[in-house]
Amino acid sequence: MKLRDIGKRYGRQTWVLTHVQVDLPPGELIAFSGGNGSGKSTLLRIVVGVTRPTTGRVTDRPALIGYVPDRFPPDERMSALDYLTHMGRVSGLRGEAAGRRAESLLERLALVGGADTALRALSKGNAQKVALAQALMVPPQLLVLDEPWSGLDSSAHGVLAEIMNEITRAGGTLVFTDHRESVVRANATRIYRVAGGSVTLDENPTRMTRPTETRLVLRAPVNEYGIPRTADWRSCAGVVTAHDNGAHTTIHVTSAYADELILAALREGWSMVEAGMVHTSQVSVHGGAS
Ligand SMILES: Nc1ncnc2c1ncn2[C@@H]1O[C@H](COP(=O)(O)OP(=O)(O)OP(=O)(O)O)[C@@H](O)[C@H]1O
Repeated sequence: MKLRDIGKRYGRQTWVLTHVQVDLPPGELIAFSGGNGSGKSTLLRIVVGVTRPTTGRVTDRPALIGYVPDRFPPDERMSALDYLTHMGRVSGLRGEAAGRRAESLLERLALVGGADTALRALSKGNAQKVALAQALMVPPQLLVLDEPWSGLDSSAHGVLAEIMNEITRAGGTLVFTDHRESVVRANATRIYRVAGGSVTLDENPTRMTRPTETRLVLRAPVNEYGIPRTADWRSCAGVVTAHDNGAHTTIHVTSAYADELILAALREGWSMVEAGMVHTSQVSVHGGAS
């Protein structure tokens, strides 16, 4: 997908964006990084197609798009589950399949308070989870996330990282915004800087390929009967996968979170057997949550 010579002004106000040239290739995680009011959300809305650019054109926009906007949810009495089921049906799923998909996504994202909570009663983090689930009801070819980490707790960070990876591994395109440089550098394979109405490609992103993961092999501490302890690694920030073979636990963690995880593991008495970088090539979300 490409944005060519895009300009945007709201009414007769000053131009928010001018002469924007952006490439959004499949398989990449693309960040728009910039300060408040720089035009990131405007750019995402143009990418998704809910805002029309004043000048320029968007080409090769995929048909299946998931979008998590900066403001959600609607002030509705409808429950999270009913809303998602409705959204799934709007996207072409049958009622029963939509309900199942909604339930499994909410379970995966650990919506605390339950699927029957009214949208308007959701906390900020839980509203963000419903917004994310809404965008995944049908596995998208293009997933667009406006500040997706805002309000999420650390366990949901891990699930979000997992979902982002699954989308791009399946050949989808992922576009997100965040104002924190560390988050952008840890997650993006391509970074566009948005400032003063211009959008420029950062020629030196830290991650030249897909999001790097670190593979850790840990040995559990044993109790007084020699029985190894267990831990819920998948709920830790940045953890993509965790497998326990009895003797060792192998964890894939988004590299930005690896130091934090290692420190926590050592503090809890786990021993490090092995650590190394992986460039991921397995796992699939597509249908994984259905
Ligand atoms: N619907 C609108 N009507 C008029 N002006 C708007 C509209 N939406 C955005 N703007 C203006 O466009 C500019 C860019 O806003 P935008 O929300 O795209 O920036 P942003 O980079 O996402 O900001 P933030 O990081 O604060 O969310 C701002 O000056 C904003 O006031």
